[in-house]
Amino acid sequence: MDKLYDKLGGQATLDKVVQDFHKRILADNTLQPFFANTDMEKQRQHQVAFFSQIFEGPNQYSGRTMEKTHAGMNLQQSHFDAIVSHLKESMASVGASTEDTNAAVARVDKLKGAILNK
Ligand code: HEM
Repeated sequence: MDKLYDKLGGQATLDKVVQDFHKRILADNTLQPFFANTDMEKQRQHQVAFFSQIFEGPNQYSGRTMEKTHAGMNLQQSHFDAIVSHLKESMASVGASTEDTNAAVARVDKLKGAILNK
């Protein structure tokens, strides 16, 4: 049981995390405009699949690469930090431990260069 995906509680927990995560993103005026034309149901499914993959769960992500997805959005460090802070809150909302939350954030942080296209 040392895969992060399993420690967190698998698909059921990730579903809850992403639901809460998207609620927080859409309630944040600095982030919401980026998602104005996004199909949030599709986004929800892709985000769950993506997290599952980077947290060592099933490889079921079929969306675009982080570089392609976020290209042309002119994303800044502040956007990235805001998203990460919402993710931390969402993980806390499902009772994830600090250790697991930090492990998840470390994985997301590795993608920063690709997401900010820098
Ligand atoms: C924590 C880092 C992030 C991760 C792990 C992440 C992950 C993803 C994933 C997996 C998708 C789906 C791609 C697809 O469906 O092909 C996506 C789409 C998207 N992301 Fe991110 N993202 C991150 C940060 C951000 C930030 C900081 C913003 C803007 C504030 C952002 C804005 C978007 C938007 C607008 C879409 C939808 C694009 C569309 O509708 O075509 N993301 N992201």
